[in-house]
Amino acid sequence: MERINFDQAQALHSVAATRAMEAAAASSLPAHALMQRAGAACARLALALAPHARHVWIACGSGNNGGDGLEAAAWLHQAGKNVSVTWPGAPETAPPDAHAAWQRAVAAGVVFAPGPPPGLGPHDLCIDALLGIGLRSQADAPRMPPTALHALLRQLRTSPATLLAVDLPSGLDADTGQYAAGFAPDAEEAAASTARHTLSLLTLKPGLFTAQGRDACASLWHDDLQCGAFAPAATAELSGGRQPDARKARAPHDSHKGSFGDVAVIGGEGLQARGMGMTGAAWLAASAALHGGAGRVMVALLDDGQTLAPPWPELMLRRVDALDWPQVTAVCGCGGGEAVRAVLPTVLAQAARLVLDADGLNAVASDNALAAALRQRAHAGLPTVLTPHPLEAARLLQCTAAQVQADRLAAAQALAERYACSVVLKGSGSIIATPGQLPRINPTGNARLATAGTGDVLAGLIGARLAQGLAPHAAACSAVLAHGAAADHWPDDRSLTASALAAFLQ
Ligand SMILES: NC(=O)C1=CN([C@@H]2O[C@H](COP(=O)(O)OP(=O)(O)OC[C@H]3O[C@@H](n4cnc5c(N)ncnc54)[C@H](O)[C@@H]3O)[C@@H](O)[C@H]2O)[C@@H](O)CC1
Ligand SMILES: [K+]
Repeated sequence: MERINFDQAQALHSVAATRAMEAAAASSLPAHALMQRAGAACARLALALAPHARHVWIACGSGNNGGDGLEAAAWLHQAGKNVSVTWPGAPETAPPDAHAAWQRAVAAGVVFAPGPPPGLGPHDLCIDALLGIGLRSQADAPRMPPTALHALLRQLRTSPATLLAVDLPSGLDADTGQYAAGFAPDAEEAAASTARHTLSLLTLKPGLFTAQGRDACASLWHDDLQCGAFAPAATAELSGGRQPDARKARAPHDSHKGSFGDVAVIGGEGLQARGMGMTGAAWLAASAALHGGAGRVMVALLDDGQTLAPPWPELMLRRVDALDWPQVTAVCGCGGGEAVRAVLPTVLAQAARLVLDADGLNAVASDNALAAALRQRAHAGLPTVLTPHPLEAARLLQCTAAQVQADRLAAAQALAERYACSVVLKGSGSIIATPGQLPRINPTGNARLATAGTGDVLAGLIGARLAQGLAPHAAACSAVLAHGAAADHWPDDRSLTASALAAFLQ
């Protein structure tokens, strides 16, 4: 068993891949062995998390997730714990493994009760074994009446005792990280200060790391039930570990500023165009590119030459028509407003490498010719990274932001395929997708990044990584990881602003 620290690369497996692994492992093991291992792992972690628990209450569902809970109950009872189980399932309808687990729990003398024991306190432990990877939409006529299941889930979530979820927090979709309808915690449940842990069994699932998954699983553990050899090919991977550092890798002693590449930030609509000055976004992207290690950073503002001097002397002002396209990595769109449309045909056709952000993406979404020009870049061998947030992704895919969020991995991959380029779908557990590559989920970052301008900073940093010579997928993964890590290491006594974040990057 390992504790997941969110700083190591990990292989992730979908429900289908996990089922395949389960079937392969089960066929070479004695009957019920996998579930016994799952229950034992759960009991071991339970004893470690709540060694002084006076009571352990286990809420079990009617499927095999409930079976894991029943197995854990037998183990914990044998370890001398005061265990009670609530199991609204029935032996005659339980799947075979869960039925065998129920028999073991009964034989061990486990107490069955309709609800939690009275007086559960912070030293005690609750185990959520209601639903695992068998979660279906309500329409699939579940065996347990949803109201009973929801009532148990509410008692688990609002109890003062430590909460351990078996395999998944119940109601969370293992593939997408979204709660099924009716299962998201309400305000009171979300505000409960219970310590929460999740023990993922056999595999780590993508949904634990993106969308609502990160908040849902809280502290995460993994046990492969000694079946690692049966793991199929990964569905996705978690970014982590050492990322390629283009600057160190490429830097001979006689490096000069040209060795690290030129970034040109194109954006920042001027105040006079529509009464909304957005040059700050371009400066933020430029600052991030500079601090991220680009050799030279140029800024082409879309402000009709109103700005005469950059805010930092390291930055160079350029007109769009004076950029040396074969040399530059363009970061285009930050604060670009409507003005970016006029320059996009040139940028899309000529920029040697491109990060397209914000208003650049909105322009492509609403203009077929620009969309075709974007696709054409791949045919011309010109690398591109798109950096949409969910609403921008929805515009590009002609769907709603809710549909994007409902399956972030699929949405990012669809965008990457549609435009034949790399895509960073921002949000909790940012997804990086590139045609022909395993999608990545980024584990770093936190709610502090939900402030104006941090997206511009990310675009600039990806630009720096591209300019340093990394391929688009690697550049995007490295920059997203570093951007989130900067927020994770942010001093508690300092508020995070985008300009301070840009200066904090490496
Ligand atoms: N079979 C085995 O050998 C193993 C099973 N494992 C456990 O088994 C789990 C998967 O078991 P199952 O496939 O039985 O699935 P689950 O136990 O996750 O869920 C299936 C049950 O939940 C009900 N249900 C599904 N969606 C519902 C909804 N929206 N509302 C109300 N009820 C709903 C179904 O009617 C069914 O009774 C894993 O998550 C894991 O915990 C692991 O122990 C690994 C080994
Ligand atoms: K569960």
